[in-house]
Amino acid sequence: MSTAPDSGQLMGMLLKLINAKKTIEIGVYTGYSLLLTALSIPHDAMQKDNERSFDFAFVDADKENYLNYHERLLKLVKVGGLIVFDNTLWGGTVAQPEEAVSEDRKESRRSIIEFNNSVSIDQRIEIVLTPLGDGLTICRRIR
Ligand SMILES: C[S@@+](CC[C@H](N)C(=O)[O-])C[C@H]1O[C@@H](n2cnc3c(N)ncnc32)[C@H](O)[C@@H]1O
Repeated sequence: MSTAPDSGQLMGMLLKLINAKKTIEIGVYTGYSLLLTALSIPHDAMQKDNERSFDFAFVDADKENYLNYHERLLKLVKVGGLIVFDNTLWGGTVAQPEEAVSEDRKESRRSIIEFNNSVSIDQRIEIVLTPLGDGLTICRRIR
């Protein structure tokens, strides 16, 4: 499923606010979030691959790897840059008891809860979990 339109609007605004030029996305699918990113950054944005050079990263892939993506992206995104994760409310199931959740959602729900707990105490970032779409967590790298 593609990223929700309200989440996309916020992403576009964030990209413009931080004047993002170099971005990376994990989990492309329909290309909706990738296209809105491309339309929100300058046309002459430079592509140069080195560590700590990205302004913005967006993650919307396998939930079981969110913490792995977080660690990898902290090496790629510069201080002051943003790492944004989609689906961090996982259909609201993160706030429900496990027995109330359908079997097919349980594994990802556990991963998202572990991710949410981990980033909430991560001293390298500041975060906000916005209840837009399916939950959008914005992490700002501070060290
Ligand atoms: C929910 S969709 C992304 C939707 C996208 N944000 C959009 O707006 O259309 C998830 C995507 O993550 C990809 N994906 C899943 N596991 C992945 C992995 N290990 N590495 C890279 N991409 C992965 C899937 O193939 C799929 O394209």
